[in-house]
Amino acid sequence: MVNAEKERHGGALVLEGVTRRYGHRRGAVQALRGVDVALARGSFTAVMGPSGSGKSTLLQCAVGLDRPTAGSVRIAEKELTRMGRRALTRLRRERVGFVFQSFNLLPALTAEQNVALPLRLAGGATRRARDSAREALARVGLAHRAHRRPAELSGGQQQRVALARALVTEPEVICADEPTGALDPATAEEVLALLRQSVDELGATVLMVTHDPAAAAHADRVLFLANGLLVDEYRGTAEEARSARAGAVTDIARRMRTLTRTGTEVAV
Ligand SMILES: Nc1ncnc2c1ncn2[C@@H]1O[C@H](COP(=O)(O)OP(=O)(O)OP(=O)(O)O)[C@@H](O)[C@H]1O
Repeated sequence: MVNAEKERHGGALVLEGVTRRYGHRRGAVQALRGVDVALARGSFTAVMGPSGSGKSTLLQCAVGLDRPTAGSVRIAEKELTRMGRRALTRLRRERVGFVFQSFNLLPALTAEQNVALPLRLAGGATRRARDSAREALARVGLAHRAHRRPAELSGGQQQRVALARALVTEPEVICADEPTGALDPATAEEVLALLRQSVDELGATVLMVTHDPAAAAHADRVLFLANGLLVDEYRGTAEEARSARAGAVTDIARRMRTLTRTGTEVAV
């Protein structure tokens, strides 16, 4: 089987003909216009595109936070578009890890309690959840900060806690929405290296929206969206992605500039 076929059949996440329209008639906006994409297990995919091109909509439809108007979304062979609300909530809790630009940690809980939360919500025993949380915190280099609250941690440390929380359930897909948007470049590099490590060492599957070519260069594949369509794709080798080499950053930035010159929001 060729690669694309393999990804479609064994993919951790498969989107087929995904369309999302907001509003009705004249005021309607076609945010996605039939997107086909399959993410192989243990891969790191970035999504880029001009403002309004549909990146957030794609991410939200991919992980069951929004429902496509048409098309199919499957995570680990499970069709999301036909699921009821409760099943979808459970699938998100068990199969998806989330990392957001604003960290989204609960301020009253310690780092360890924040990381243990998804396991506790899924009904896991306190001690086991705590042990798994400690392990996940150690993985992101924060075992020694387990009892700090978010306000007592730097931005980069908070994002590492969020990453530990995303990893703790060993999800099928990690959905990262501008995970380095609020971080300085050096701290952003640390977080991206950890995301890369999760892919390489734990076999995580990462889907990340970013505006930053330097962040996207850590992915082995970059999808470019314009007007709700996938219009370009960059693929690097895993070796290149591991070092996020300057040539890749330049190539990705050049493709983005081309899109920004031509991509505009379209109302239908
Ligand atoms: N809830 C909504 N109701 C109506 N229109 C929406 C809604 N959400 C998004 N849109 C529209 O859908 C299109 C795609 O939006 P989306 O947020 O996915 O783009 P984006 O690429 O993530 O943009 P940005 O980079 O600015 O965050 C835009 O035209 C946007 O205005």
